[in-house]
Amino acid sequence: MATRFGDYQSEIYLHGLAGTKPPFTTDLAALEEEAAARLPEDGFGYVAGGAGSGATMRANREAFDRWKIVPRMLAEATDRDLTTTVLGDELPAPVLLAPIGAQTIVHPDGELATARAAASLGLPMILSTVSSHSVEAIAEAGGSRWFQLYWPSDAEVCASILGRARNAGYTALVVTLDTWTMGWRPRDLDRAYVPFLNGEGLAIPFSDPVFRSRLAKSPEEDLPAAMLAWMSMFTGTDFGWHQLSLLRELWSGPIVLKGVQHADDARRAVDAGMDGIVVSNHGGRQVDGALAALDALPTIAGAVGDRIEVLFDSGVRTGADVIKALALGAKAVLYGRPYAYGLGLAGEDGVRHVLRCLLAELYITLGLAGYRTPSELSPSLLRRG
Ligand SMILES: Cc1cc2nc3c(=O)[nH]c(=O)nc-3n(C[C@H](O)[C@H](O)[C@H](O)COP(=O)(O)O)c2cc1C
Ligand SMILES: CCCCCCC(=O)C(=O)O
Repeated sequence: MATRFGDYQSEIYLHGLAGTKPPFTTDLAALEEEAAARLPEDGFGYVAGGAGSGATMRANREAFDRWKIVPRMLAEATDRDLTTTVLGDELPAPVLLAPIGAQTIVHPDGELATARAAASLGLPMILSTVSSHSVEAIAEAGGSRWFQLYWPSDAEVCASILGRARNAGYTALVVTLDTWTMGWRPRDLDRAYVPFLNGEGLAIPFSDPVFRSRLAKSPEEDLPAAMLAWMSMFTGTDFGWHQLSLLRELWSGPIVLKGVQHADDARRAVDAGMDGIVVSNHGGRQVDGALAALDALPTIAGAVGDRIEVLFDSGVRTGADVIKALALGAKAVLYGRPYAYGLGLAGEDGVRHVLRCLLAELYITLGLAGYRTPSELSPSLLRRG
């Protein structure tokens, strides 16, 4: 049954009558400012930062701002339904939670809080390989879950982690291709800060029997050595397209490639028998000067048609942004930094508040633009302006 996400608006107004305000802003475009003022510098800086001068991070937003929605009137859009089927999963809305690593840097509950909030709304969470909690611990939070792979160079460690994810009920695998080494990130470099050096984001390998078998001493006995062992293998640096078949042998469910920015790479994903792609530049955290992800989307969507599921991230902030990405060819979006800010500001409730704001804004804006369902959206509803 379709969910009336717009109800969050009336709920907030009614609570207001009783003297209660939302936990923090409902203006998702302004959330980063509130997080900047209230979160510790290291955690906030790591989440907010981008590669190099930040040009691509800014371009991601500017690309959304260049597209304008042209609303239609008397379109009988009262009765909306955001339900969307992605890779066989029926989602209540075309939104998934993007993989974000080491979430305890912004809140002690980290990914556990995120998983609970996502589950309470029925949205799939994509758990990062560099998570602060194990695949099994997150599975206990319930809800629909996908697993994001940073593809280890040690094939047996890779097989072990994927086996655990599969046994713990993760349905789809998202293989991130754009981050086989960390981009040049001045905001972190200036503070000589990266979460993993503080031991955060290492729960999955540290709880993995095969990874542990590679160590002379356990992580509990010699943390620096265990960290270094993981750093040296956690993304292989010389994989090629032909090796995707290795992952296919290890994973029987759908496989999605994340970080596709060129139509030829999207076609190669189809040829390699992949089930989906995420058009993404990793939120501008990898190649400074790379094109805005939204600008890459229409060409890529056109190149692959319906041969593969096209998902999108990088720069999505508001409900209107979701509409624009869907109109330009995405089936669904991955939502990133904003929920991490919500987590930092108010834990599980903060993530839920951010997601409910996004879904309510999407639901309301879709109707006011004159549309009932995501499948009705096409480029014709947008103008460059
Ligand atoms: C703090 C942080 C950590 C991230 N960690 C991962 C990760 O572990 N795996 C991954 O595939 N993407 C990771 N990403 C990228 C996101 O999945 C997503 O592509 C990006 O946040 C989209 O940009 P946006 O948040 O500006 O919309 C991370 C992003 C941020 C901000
Ligand atoms: C080798 C790069 C590790 C990055 C891990 C987290 C991430 O994806 C991000 O910070 O962005």
